[in-house]
Amino acid sequence: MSPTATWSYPTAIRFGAGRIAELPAACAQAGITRPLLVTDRGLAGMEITGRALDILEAAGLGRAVFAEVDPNPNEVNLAAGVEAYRAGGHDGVVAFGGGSGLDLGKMVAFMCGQTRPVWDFEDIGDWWSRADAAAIAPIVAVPTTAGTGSEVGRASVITNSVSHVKKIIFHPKVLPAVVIADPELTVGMPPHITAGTGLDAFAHCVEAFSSPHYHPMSQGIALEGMRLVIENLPRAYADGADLEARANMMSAASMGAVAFQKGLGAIHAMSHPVGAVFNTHHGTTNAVCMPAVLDFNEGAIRDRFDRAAGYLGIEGGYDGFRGFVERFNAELGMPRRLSELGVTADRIDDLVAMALEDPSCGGNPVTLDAPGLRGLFEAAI
Ligand SMILES: NC(=O)c1ccc[n+]([C@@H]2O[C@H](COP(=O)([O-])OP(=O)(O)OC[C@H]3O[C@@H](n4cnc5c(N)ncnc54)[C@H](O)[C@@H]3O)[C@@H](O)[C@H]2O)c1
Ligand SMILES: [Fe+2]
Repeated sequence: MSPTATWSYPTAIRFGAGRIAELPAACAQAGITRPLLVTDRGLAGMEITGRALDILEAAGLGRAVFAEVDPNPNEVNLAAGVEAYRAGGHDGVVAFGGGSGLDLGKMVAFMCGQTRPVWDFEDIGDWWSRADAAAIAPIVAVPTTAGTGSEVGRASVITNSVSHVKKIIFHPKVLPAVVIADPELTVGMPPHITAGTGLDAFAHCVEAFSSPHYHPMSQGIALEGMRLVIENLPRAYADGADLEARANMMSAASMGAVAFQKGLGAIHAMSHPVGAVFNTHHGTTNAVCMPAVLDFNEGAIRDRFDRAAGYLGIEGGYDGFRGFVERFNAELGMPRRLSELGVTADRIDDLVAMALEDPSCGGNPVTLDAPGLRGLFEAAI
């Protein structure tokens, strides 16, 4: 059975199968009367997107859509989206998609009223306080994958198409006003995307749980998020129409993103440069990096995973968990090495330099330096 609930943590979430029908009500709740639906190129032609546009149109909200969004979206996509938003006289964004559509939709809402370049708002200080927060358009977020949790996050990941660096753009008001989390929208995801996105949620939970920062609420959420992924991702992978597994994965994705307010770590510090340079899928890249990062962090995380393993139904404490991760990746069709995703060792110097600059470095339980990161990339490639 697929559960239904209405939550307001961390933002208003209308959760449950079929609740995409409430899109007009969600727009009204957010104060949007002329929405621009932002999604990626692939989703633009899919039935679920047509369904969402039909629902908007039937409610008199039009069916305006912007879909020039690439996987790992960049500032060129963003500029075109802002232009479409302004030209259409819109007053809010429906961010619709996986992390790519959600992140770019959130950034269109953010940038439509700004005069400064988007790169000024990177998550490395308090630059965001200079933004004219009142100019940020309201956002309704509708995830169609269960992975990034971007629907409950205040950041977007945008790739700089010139420098090939992934930048995390942060502003507190980029948190969507309303989320529709409808697991039916994820039923058509093919198994390899189900696995890759689901393992992004898993990586968020594992890294948040490993991070040394004090945040017991996130710790609890991360632990339960891991359990939901372990028990439901193989089911969703094997049978995409298993709505209960899809619903639990959708919860786990949002939980991962709430949990990583506590911090991310080396998995994401590695995965961001790899994705930016080689255009690999984010969650898949994380999954391949995870075993090497667990080994690297072992001394700092052994105790907490000794405790967690029992709750997760894994025997043997940390060692049992470490072995499980490799089997889990294999069961879900993940490659064992980054080279299988097209990553080549000749770029290791660049990857190390970029990883050192990534804000995720700060949450890793073992301090990351250039030799440490080089070793990690050598182990993963
Ligand atoms: N903002 C954040 O906090 C955050 C966190 C993690 C990752 N990210 C970013 O999110 C992006 C990755 O997002 P993703 O993993 O969701 O992948 P994605 O959004 O790039 O989507 C992957 C593919 O799946 C397709 N797709 C999406 N929903 C579908 C559905 N229901 N049925 C069939 N196909 C579907 C898309 O068209 C696309 O081709 C990266 O850019 C990553 O950097 C952001
Ligand atoms: Fe991620």
